[in-house]
Amino acid sequence: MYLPSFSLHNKLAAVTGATKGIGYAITMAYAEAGADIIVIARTEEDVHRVVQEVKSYGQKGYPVVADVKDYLSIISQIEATIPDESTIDIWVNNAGMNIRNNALEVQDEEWEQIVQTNMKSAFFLSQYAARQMKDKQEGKIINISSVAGHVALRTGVVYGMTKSALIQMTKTLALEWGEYNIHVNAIGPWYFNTPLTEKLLKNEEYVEEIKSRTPMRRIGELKELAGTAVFLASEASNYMTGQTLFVDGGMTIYGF
Ligand SMILES: NC(=O)C1=CN([C@@H]2O[C@H](COP(=O)(O)OP(=O)(O)OC[C@H]3O[C@@H](n4cnc5c(N)ncnc54)[C@H](OP(=O)(O)O)[C@@H]3O)[C@@H](O)[C@H]2O)C=CC1
Ligand SMILES: C[C@H](O)[C@@H]1OC(=O)[C@H](O)[C@@H]1O
Repeated sequence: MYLPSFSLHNKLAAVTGATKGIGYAITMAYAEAGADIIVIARTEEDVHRVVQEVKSYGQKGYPVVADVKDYLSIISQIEATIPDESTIDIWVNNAGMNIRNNALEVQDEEWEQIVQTNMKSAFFLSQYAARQMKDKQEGKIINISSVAGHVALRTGVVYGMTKSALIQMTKTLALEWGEYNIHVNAIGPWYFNTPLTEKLLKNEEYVEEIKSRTPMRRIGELKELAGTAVFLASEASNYMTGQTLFVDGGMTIYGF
């Protein structure tokens, strides 16, 4: 009676950056929880591989091969691919990138790449998803931010700005869309082993420094993040919106 369902059966989820790292872990967890998935990324063979993996769970998988910066292409591919009667229940803005640079050296071109990929795409794709969620008076939007959006990291000021922006976007969209029963939340990961961080995490000294700033003294496992994403996509989080859940081994609360 008090245990909500964490099932995503009969739900259609869209995940940007669904073929590697955090997005792939979320995609697989969602498929295992019963969702059909729109698999979005730039590399065609990876997208089709992951669609097949989604289907191996007995769920439908829909390929969308595009760069999130070209969000209109994503929208038109979705409109052409999913059945007319289907609408999106869950949208995960996961795709993101970083060009690690000192503030004094940042160039305009880097700024544009990071801002368009991490921030602009997340807003306009959320807007697209919310228009159909509003019609059916329900939906879940999950933004993958970062601890870098909450505390200062030396891994790039522009990246941190975009991740902060996602946290603020989460709050404001939650405010505007709450009356439509659209829940907008974010996840703020600390380091996880993915292609984005692979090179960094090969440096043992750097990993020791990460652990020294992490109360749990270890780097997270991707399934420990996927669990939070399932919670935020399921009815278990139906009275939660505008929040950012830091999945960080305690890093953001570590003062001294
Ligand atoms: N890993 C970590 O420690 C942390 C990651 N994050 C955030 O989590 C998210 C995922 O990170 P992570 O899994 O590490 O990233 P990865 O680079 O490991 O994977 C990124 C995924 O997104 C896709 N992708 C990358 N750029 C684009 C693009 N422009 N358009 C469409 N798809 C794209 C990639 O596929 P393809 O190249 O084929 O497009 C791949 O599927 C990011 O937003 C990142 O900022 C936050 C905190 C920590
Ligand atoms: C924790 C950060 O988000 C992490 O820092 C980096 O260098 C990578 O860009 C990751 O996103």
